[in-house]
This record gives sequence, C-alpha cells and structure tokens, in this order.
Amino acid sequence: MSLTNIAVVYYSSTGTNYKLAKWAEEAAKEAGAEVKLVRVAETAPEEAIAQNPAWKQHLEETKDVPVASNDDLEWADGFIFSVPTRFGNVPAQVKSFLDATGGLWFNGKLVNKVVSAMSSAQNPHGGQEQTITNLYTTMFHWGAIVAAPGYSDQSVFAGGGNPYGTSVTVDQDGNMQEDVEAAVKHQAKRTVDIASRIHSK
Ligand SMILES: Cc1cc2nc3c(=O)[nH]c(=O)nc-3n(C[C@H](O)[C@H](O)[C@H](O)COP(=O)(O)O)c2cc1C
Repeated sequence: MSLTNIAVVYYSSTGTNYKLAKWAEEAAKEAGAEVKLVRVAETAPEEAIAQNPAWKQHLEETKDVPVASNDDLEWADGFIFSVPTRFGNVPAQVKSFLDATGGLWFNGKLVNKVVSAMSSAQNPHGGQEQTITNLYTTMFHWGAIVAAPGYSDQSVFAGGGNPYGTSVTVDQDGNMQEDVEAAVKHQAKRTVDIASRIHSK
C-alpha cells in the first residue's frame, strides 16, 4: 500500500504563511503522508521587494524551497494551501499559479483532490475568511473536495474559531496574535485522513 501524497502549497512575503505551512508539513508527515512543501513563485518586481526588508529577507531565506508546479498538484491526493490576505483576496502570485492550472482542469486531473486552506491578515477581521473562501471557489471549479475543518476539534476554537480554515492575525513585526499551531496540525491531519479515504491505494 502506498502513502497518501500531500502537497503543502504556500505563498508568504514575510514568513507567516511559511510557518503555517511548516506546521502543516510536520503534522501531515506525522499522520503518515508523503509530503511535499512547495512555495508559489514570487512574481513581484525586485524593486518592490527591495523596499520591504522583511520581504527581501524571507525570500532569500526560502530560496531553496522548491517552487510549486502543476506536476505537484497532479502528484498529490490532497493539498493544503496557506496564503496571506490581500484586500480580502488571494495574492496575485497565487492567482497566477491557479490560473496556470487550466490544462490540468481541462484533463480532469484535479477532480476529487482533497483540499483545505489557511490564511493570515494584519487585522482580526481583515479578510482571512474571505480569502479562504475565494480560494475554495477556484477549487470547486476544479471538482476538488473541500475538507474545511469546521468545528471538528477543540483546537479550532482555541485558535480563533475559523471553520473555513485556520487563520491567524499577525502584527507588523510578524508576531502571530493567536496560538494556532494545534489548529493547523489538526487541519493538516484531517486533510490527510480524508484524502487517504478517498484515494485509498
Ligand atoms: C497589498 C496588501 C494588502 C493587504 N490587505 C490586507 C487586508 O485587507 N486586511 C488585513 O488585515 N491585512 C492585509 N494585509 C496584510 C497581510 O495580510 C499580512 O501582511 C500577511 O498576512 C502576512 O503574511 P506573510 O507573512 O505570510 O506574508 C495586506 C498586505 C498587503 C501587502
């Protein structure tokens, strides 16, 4: 019997979603999955990145993380996405990545993939839920099966109670305002569990 394949796909300018993705990677491995952690390619102009030292530093620190590709999506039985809020929506970098999945979609390669998503924003009501549901809208079009956490574990309540997917508030210095580690790990394990039931090998 082969393992369930999970792609943890994240975009992060300043490290928050990288950290969420690393927790998800750890938990998915603990749950027995074969896990690939991949980052969505940075497409912002160098001048823009250079104006924000935290952004520049994070990009430099994570340059060795493999860049996400359609092959990763095809390989995976389930995906865990983690993306920051940009005005209540996914970052342009992530939208570009999603818009490049047309070929996979056309060939039915994303049907029945199990997916869940996480997010962050600077304000507690700054758009995290909207960002996650906007991401899910694309995944509904793929024919993916959204495995939102709901209130399936106490850690969801403790992490702020977002049933759509774990989300966190982060201040300007990059400090997370809620303790969401357990919620992230629960969400990742639940995604592995559901993916393994649907894609039993
Ligand atoms: C262009 C832009 C738009 C943003 N829009 C919002 C917003 O609408 N609400 C909010 O609370 N935070 C907003 N933020 C803050 C980001 O969500 C926050 O920096 C991000 O969650 C940090 O994640 P990261 O460290 O993984 O990059 C915005 C940031 C940028 C750069």
